[in-house]
Amino acid sequence: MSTVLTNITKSYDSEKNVLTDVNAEIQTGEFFVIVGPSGCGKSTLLRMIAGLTPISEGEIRINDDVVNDLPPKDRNLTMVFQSYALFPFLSVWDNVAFGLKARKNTSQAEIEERVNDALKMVNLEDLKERKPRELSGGQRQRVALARAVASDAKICLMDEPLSNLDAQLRIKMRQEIYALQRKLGLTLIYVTHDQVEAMTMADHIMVLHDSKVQQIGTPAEIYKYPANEFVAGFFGVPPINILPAVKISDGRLNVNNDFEVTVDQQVPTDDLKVGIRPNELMIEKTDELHANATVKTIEFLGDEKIVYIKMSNNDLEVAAVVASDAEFKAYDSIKVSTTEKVLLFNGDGVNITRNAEDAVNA
Ligand SMILES: Nc1ncnc2c1ncn2[C@@H]1O[C@H](COP(=O)(O)OP(=O)(O)OP(=O)(O)O)[C@@H](O)[C@H]1O
Repeated sequence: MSTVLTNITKSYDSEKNVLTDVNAEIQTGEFFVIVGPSGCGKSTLLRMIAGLTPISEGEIRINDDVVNDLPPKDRNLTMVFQSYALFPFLSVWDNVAFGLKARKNTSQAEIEERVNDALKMVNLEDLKERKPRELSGGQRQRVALARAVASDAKICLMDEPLSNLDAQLRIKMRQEIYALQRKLGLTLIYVTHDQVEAMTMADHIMVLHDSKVQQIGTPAEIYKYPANEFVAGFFGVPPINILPAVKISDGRLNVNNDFEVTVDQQVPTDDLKVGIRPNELMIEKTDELHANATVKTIEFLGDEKIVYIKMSNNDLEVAAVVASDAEFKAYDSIKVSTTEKVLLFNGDGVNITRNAEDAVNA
């Protein structure tokens, strides 16, 4: 039981593909997140799974049936949109019941039971008589969720369902959606541009960019073994530092013409880049003579500080995360170095760190 995408390609006009050769297998009961920057084709892919947008090439199978030509209503799925898509003139209860009533093959008693259960699950029993305009954004979002829950569809598609909410409510709703998905064993395919949402909720993440799938993996795989420079840079705040490097000998690199690092592998001679996560970049105050960088600005985050740094020899900017009691201030002369936990990328941005390839292709 799964949703299988095979060589899905989409172009709206003949000029350029919005998506090229997308392949994925989404297991029943998993939380699958599609993530990528604005315009990369996330919504298009979701709408193709839903049957709202035709695919140009390829095949979509749901539980072994090719659904390419099936209309949305026959695909046994529900959708939750960013805009909630609630009927303004219907009560909360009727909004949740709408899909069930439209199907006509559900008895009144069953509709009542499902709707009441769904409203209980999202804590909206007390507000069931209200109209959508009498609800907060979070409550409206919960009505949309209740509708998906009540429908009993096996697959639920969500397109940026939390993007209209303020930061605190977003975190709360994130936890609620996650809990509901687990409790109901829903197959949830969830689109977001927010890497934190992807990391915190997904069983598997698909990263889209440049009309192609960059990587599919668990959150840990994607973070530890990013397939390429793009994926490495997309996850993590502040983003990973990417610096040019030159081979000194096998196992030894000079980074940014500034400092050296030992790596446990053979490396190509040219066109190398090193990726250093901000918590692996080491900085210490020094006198001007021994400095290779200058502190630009500092952001205080409570337990930690982010120190933004300008490298002296080429003005590249990097970031380091340090303990909040570490004493750095703007214009300090510092020496930058790194732990050995670095990622290596070739000239094409492909991750060539030892073990990365196995992990990425696993
Ligand atoms: N109906 C359409 N006709 C023509 N082009 C379209 C249509 N819908 C989307 N596009 C284009 O296809 C590309 C992908 O759009 P899509 O909405 O799938 O991206 P997205 O990743 O969901 O973006 P966002 O995060 O901004 O919502 C964009 O360049 C968009 O302009």
